Amino acid sequence: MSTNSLSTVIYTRSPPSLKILNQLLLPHKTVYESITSAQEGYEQIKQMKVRGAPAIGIVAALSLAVDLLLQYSNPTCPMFKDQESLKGYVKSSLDHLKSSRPTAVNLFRASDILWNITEKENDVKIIIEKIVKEAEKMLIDDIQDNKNIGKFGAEFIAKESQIEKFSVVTHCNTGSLATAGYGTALGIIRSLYSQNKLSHAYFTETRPYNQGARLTAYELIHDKITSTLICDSMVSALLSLNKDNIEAIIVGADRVASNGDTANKIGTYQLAITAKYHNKMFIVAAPSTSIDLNIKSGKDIIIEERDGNEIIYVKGIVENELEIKKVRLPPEGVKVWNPSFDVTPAELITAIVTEKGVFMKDNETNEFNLSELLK
Ligand SMILES: CSC[C@@H](O)[C@@H](O)C(=O)COP(=O)(O)O
Repeated sequence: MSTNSLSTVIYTRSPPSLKILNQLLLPHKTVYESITSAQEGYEQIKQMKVRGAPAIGIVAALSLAVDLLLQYSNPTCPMFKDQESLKGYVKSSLDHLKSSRPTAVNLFRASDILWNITEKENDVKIIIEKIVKEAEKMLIDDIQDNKNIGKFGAEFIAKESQIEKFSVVTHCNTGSLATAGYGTALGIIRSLYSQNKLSHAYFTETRPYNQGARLTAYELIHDKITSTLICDSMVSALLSLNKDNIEAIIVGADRVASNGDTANKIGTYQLAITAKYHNKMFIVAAPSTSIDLNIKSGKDIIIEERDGNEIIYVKGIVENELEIKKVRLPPEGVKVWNPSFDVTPAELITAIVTEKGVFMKDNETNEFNLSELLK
């Protein structure tokens, strides 16, 4: 097992190249795969070789950027014949990319930004240049946004908890692997750790895809952060025992509605309920690119349902063998339901931490007014 790389995306403009770390193989194998077209970007996102709301938006944008850069060097390519052919290609590529995963808003937002640029310009070379620049900007901005989320979130939790050192619980993978780098909820944990305020980070396996057991474990071990893996079903027991001064549960987000209702990895909602019951903070950490001001509440969020085989089979390395194996758990004929996300109502959320600051609820409505707060 190699735990030496935390870069989800490796990109260069010249020569045009985009590589992603295949997260289906982590933590057992570190394999980077090339993406040379928007079609390949779609496939990698759909198969979850790359995942995490910010990361899929960025990879979608960069896959179109490298596609255009690589094909532009071929003067006979029909899509560069005139601006209408290019616009048609950009539109169909973005529509296709958007159809890969429905819940995380970052993918839709990235796509809208690239389409708005394309629509306004009338020169083939300028359209390509602007798409490439904007996709590169998304990659750069995300890391800085995450550093700010880490800083604001750590300050807020430390201030509210009023003890010098405390522990936190997290769910899914929200770190460097889910973003352009550093991470959102895991960014706050990194920031607390670097300020010597963190006693311990508990993290859930995150069934069925095991983003916690495979990916968060990989990142926390890489950074040598004192941490313990637990099953998704153990969090209430952990909080009830009052172990290690746990002060907060910190999670990421795939889409936050304007009232603060938050779609995140399946299992998040039950964590928010148990946090409330045990009087712990429940913190959502997300860049503003994960906030969807076009929807009023979580009722409007489309929840992705994935292949039931993700529940039926577990994957891993059998001792002393090099190949990753799939093992069936339930008997043949079993019925499964596999929603990938759930929606946590705003009333259960203590604060939403973005790169712009920490947002709190309106006392009267018990909801967040994010359109106002983001102005
Ligand atoms: C910074 S990542 C935040 C969320 O995207 C994360 O918690 C999550 O739910 C990821 O889901 P995934 O299905 O692995 O793409």
